[in-house]
Amino acid sequence: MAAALQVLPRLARAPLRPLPWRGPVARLASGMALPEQAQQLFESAVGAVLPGPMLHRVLALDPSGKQLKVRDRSFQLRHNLYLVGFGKAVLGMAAAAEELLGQHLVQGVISVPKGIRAAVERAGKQEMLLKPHSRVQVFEGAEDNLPDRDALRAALAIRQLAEGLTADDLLLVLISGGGSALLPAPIPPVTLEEKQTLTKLLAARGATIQELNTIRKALSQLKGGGLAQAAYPAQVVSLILSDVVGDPIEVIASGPTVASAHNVQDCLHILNRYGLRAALPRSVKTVLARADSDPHGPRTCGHVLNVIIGSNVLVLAEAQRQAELLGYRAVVLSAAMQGDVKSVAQFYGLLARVAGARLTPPGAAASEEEDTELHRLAAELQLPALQLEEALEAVAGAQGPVCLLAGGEPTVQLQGSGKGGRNQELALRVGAELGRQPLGPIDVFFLSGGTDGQDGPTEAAGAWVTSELANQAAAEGLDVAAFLAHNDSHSFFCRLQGGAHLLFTGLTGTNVMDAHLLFLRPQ
Ligand SMILES: Nc1ncnc2c1ncn2[C@@H]1O[C@H](COP(=O)(O)OP(=O)(O)OP(=O)(O)O)[C@@H](O)[C@H]1O
Ligand SMILES: O=C(O)[C@H](O)CO
Repeated sequence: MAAALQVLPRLARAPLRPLPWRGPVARLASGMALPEQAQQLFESAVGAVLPGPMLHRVLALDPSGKQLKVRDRSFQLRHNLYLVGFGKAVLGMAAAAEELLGQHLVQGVISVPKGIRAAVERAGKQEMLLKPHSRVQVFEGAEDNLPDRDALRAALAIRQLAEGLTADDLLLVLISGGGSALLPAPIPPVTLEEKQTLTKLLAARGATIQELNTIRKALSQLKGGGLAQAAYPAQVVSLILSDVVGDPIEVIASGPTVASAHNVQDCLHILNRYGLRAALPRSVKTVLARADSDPHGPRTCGHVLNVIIGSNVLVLAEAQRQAELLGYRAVVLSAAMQGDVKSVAQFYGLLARVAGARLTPPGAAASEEEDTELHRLAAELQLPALQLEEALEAVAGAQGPVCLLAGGEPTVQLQGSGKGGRNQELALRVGAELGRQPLGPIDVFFLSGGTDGQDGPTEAAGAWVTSELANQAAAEGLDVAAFLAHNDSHSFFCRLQGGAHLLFTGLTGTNVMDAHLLFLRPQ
């Protein structure tokens, strides 16, 4: 596991790998091969959402040093500032907050992923570390993104700090993705183990993050506005780095500072949908039944300011900028890619065919059926604000290589006991789609990576494929369908060309969902 927690310096590992796709068209003006270039593009785009700069964009001290400005709001500082935080990007956020506001900070507690401090230190990212005698206490926990005893201890320390605050105090809450697992405080009699099991089962059955977090909120003391309630009457400012499509503040890290009425009917529907209602532990039934007749009703959060400080949109904008600098016509399709990974892979497979045909000379056009199927699939996936027409028009007008960019988080329904993550599974499925029919005179390259640097419980951030994947796999006797049937994408990529198609970044210290890069080059 230690290797998984390493934050590697940029591209420290990529150049060490053989680059198997060596055709002249895969080389760009910079002389770098496309796999290497795509990985570098991914990493520098992730660099655009590092927590420190994000925080500085919204927080400032006025010149007197007595007022904290958060966007257009001001808060009095008089040695009354407290800080709590939970999430994969929170160490860097806390370090930036401490740098700016240290002299006003009375006390803080943060809950961050196991091993993150050592990883950040190894990578020499000093700016993401707290000061040696920091007033912020750090808890590390939630290995593999599951709530554990260490995270529970952190949650209780955070609750205690919040409950001790008065109306004169200001609580800064730093929130990022992964926060749900790092802030577990189950409502008794639900136990940590029961919550862990339920979360695992829901995730494995393909529950969306909205569904998962609806259940988490109903069973938690601090989620769904519970933390804000604990901090009342102090003023609360939450700075949120979004890892959910559309940036819904009530869903990110299960909205601990967002008013929420726990709708028991919603919970029961979700539990029904995933076949879990019948087997619920008695404790869960008890808590749900109690919530239904809660005399206090929905939690109110009038004392809270919730601010989104960054999201996947920024990663895509930076990737687009960099791709254009490299000579691509780059278009952002959507920052809201979601849906079942199989459909999302089909979408990219068809997109490569349809866009590829528009890029190559007349006569090579994709069939009308493929065009229709692409649009049907896009409609079925219900991707908000998808720029499909714009992208296809841009491709048709492009005279050279094209890069189509998207971000989001597809869901995987686990069927096997294999090792993988949604990015590696998506890349493998896209590779399989690309191999279904000849693509014409075009090179296609697809990369999918998690911006947090860890794809599922693996050491990789993601993987990349070309239209050669099926041939490459066959040459090594690897049966793509068999690996996919067991959700074993990581094992597949470890074996394919000695792991050359895996994307390694180490923990990045940030977390704004995944990025998908599709490169098309006429031959
Ligand atoms: N063998 C596998 N193959 C494919 N996907 C998997 C596999 N095992 C787990 N996953 C998926 O990995 C996801 C969990 O990954 P991870 O822990 O990186 O979560 P995350 O969504 O990035 O976390 P957060 O949003 O809380 O930061 C789940 O969606 C799960 O379905
Ligand atoms: O922590 C969580 O709930 C997920 O990462 C979504 O924010």
